[in-house]
Amino acid sequence: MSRNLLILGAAPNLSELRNTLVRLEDTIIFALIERSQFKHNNSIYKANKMNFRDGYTGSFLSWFLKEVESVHAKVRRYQSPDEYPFTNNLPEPVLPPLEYPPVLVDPQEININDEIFDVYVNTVIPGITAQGDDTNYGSSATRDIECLQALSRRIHYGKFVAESKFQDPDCHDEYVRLIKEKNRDRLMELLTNSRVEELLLKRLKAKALIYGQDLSSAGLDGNSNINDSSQPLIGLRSSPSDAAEEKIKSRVDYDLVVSLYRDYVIPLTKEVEIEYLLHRLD
Ligand SMILES: C=C(O[C@@H]1C=C(C(=O)O)C=C[C@H]1O)C(=O)O
Repeated sequence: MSRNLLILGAAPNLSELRNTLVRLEDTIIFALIERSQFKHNNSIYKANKMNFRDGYTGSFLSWFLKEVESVHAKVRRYQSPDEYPFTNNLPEPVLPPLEYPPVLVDPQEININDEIFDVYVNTVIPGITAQGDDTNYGSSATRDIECLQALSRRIHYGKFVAESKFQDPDCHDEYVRLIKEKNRDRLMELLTNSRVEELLLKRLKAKALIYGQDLSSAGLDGNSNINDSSQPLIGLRSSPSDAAEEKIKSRVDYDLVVSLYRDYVIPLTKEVEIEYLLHRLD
């Protein structure tokens, strides 16, 4: 078998990978809804705002992330090829290593979590939270970490998608040629599937509208007078009309969720795909 097809494991199935990305949409939307319960609490993102006994001078969120990822590293979370930490110099696992099927060829161990963190703190948080400080620092940071971990997993899944495309017999030779030429632009064209992206953004808006609905307006929240049978239970809107969208009091700004994916999640995923491919033949 030629080196170019030096395949360590079976080609990841692109359709199955895309289904995983669809499921991660739900995880990300619900994580954003959970974080949006709390105010911006801007101080948790600023360095030197909290006095840490260990002399740490970073932000509260960075400190909390370091603590959480240190524990997760000890139970070998980051030995999994689909998990990437935000923190450097984590402790070694206390558990013996697991043997994962060698699917990826990732000599650079690509990790763009610094970019993801910056986008999340500087763009996403101001967009999904009300201004102000409600002192819920631990709760806010807990939700932030859930959002960051879900976004990181989703974006770094680009490695598996890129490997699947690289192994596609119909495109393999073209990928090898473009990688050897280091032709980023043509690689981007070849790996881009505009139809998938278009459908994703439409699906995302529908999900954000439905998941984010405040059902009290439909008499379906936990406080509704369930003994009042005269009130018809209004079914969950499955495909709200444009007119209805203005009326749905959404717990999450669906335009922000769509723009998050359009302007950041998809481009960052393709950045991972490109970087992975450019080093695939190292
Ligand atoms: C993930 C893929 O690669 C690219 C990135 C996409 C994304 O981030 O959602 C969608 C389509 C492609 O342009 C894919 O082909 O499914």
